Amino acid sequence: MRLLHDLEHVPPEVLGGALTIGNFDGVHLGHARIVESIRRQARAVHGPTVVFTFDPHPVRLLRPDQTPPPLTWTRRKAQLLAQLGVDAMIAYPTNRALLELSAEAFFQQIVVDQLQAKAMVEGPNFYFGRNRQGNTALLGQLCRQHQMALEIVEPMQLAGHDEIISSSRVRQAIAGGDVEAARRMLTEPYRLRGMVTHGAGRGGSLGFATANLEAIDTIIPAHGVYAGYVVRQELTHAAAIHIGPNPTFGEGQAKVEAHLIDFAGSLYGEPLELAFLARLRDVHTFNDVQQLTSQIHQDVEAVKLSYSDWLTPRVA
Ligand SMILES: Cc1cc2nc3c(=O)[nH]c(=O)nc-3n(C[C@H](O)[C@H](O)[C@H](O)COP(=O)(O)O)c2cc1C
Ligand SMILES: Nc1ncnc2c1ncn2[C@@H]1O[C@H](COP(=O)(O)OP(=O)(O)O)[C@@H](O)[C@H]1O
Repeated sequence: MRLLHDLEHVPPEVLGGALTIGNFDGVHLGHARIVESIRRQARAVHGPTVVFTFDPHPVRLLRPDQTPPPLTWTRRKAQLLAQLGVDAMIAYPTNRALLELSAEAFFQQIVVDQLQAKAMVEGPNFYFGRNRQGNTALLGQLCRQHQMALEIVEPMQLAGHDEIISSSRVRQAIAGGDVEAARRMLTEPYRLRGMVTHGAGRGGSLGFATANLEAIDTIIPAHGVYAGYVVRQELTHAAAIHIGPNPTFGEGQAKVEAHLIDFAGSLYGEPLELAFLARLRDVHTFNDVQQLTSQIHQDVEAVKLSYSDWLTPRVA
């Protein structure tokens, strides 16, 4: 997979392919359906499968105060798309000049001149150009003029639900702590990343050292205790995750902490990724430390179950 940050020197293997334009935040099952279609179109035109995204999302430039944190950072998005078989992702640095282009000019410059796309795939609610003036009807006309195929893919619904899968629905689920619902919509369990910093220095003496994360740049699940895993140096470790304050110790400041099961060693200063499999419980104020540690022992057992469940289909 090639990850490009501009369209100045597009390598020849990225030209002449099947293209989709969108934000692809989170990479959910609706995105996966679009990718399936572009892969089919790419085979038909004997070209690459190309995803064009804006980095950051245009709303971040236009209405910064109304922008929720994203679900994915750029490299993670590229990694998830690569797993679906995408050949190239363009993370185009969003700028005013680009957002000011008319729909026709955007199509001509980006789609025709710079990427030389031969086919396109979008969802029915795709808009492009200044003030979102271009819709799929206009896109259809422009594609016909350039002898390009256009496929409009119906949005994906979860089995038994009317609502369509969308990045904002996934964000809501995570913000509300329902990481399992997020998991059903995403192509992989939700992950955040951060740097390991110093906490109160208490975890080790409780028997549960926790890596405390800071500088998290995507959405943080609601306060609670979760089953998940840590990704460190490309390996996964089952982890009991605590998000919120430490009321048992009278500490009100919310933290994101992970205890890596069956791991010992220093993690300070390292970047870690935390993946969320299931929500276990709310944060409680325990009467004493012994009650807290016996509850954490139970949490760890629940994490082991979730983690081995998650591992099983991968081994098979
Ligand atoms: C799985 C797990 C569950 C936890 N649950 C609670 C809880 O319900 N209430 C609480 O006060 N602290 C809870 N904690 C947080 C501990 O209080 C915290 O990890 C400990 O005080 C160490 O803090 P430190 O890393 O800043 O040293 C939990 C920690 C873990 C790893
Ligand atoms: N199994 C483990 N899970 C998490 N951190 C661990 C583990 N083993 C050792 N560590 C190290 O211990 C540190 C946490 O210890 P802790 O006593 O909780 O201190 P702090 O309050 O600074 O987080 C982590 O940042 C990491 O460097």
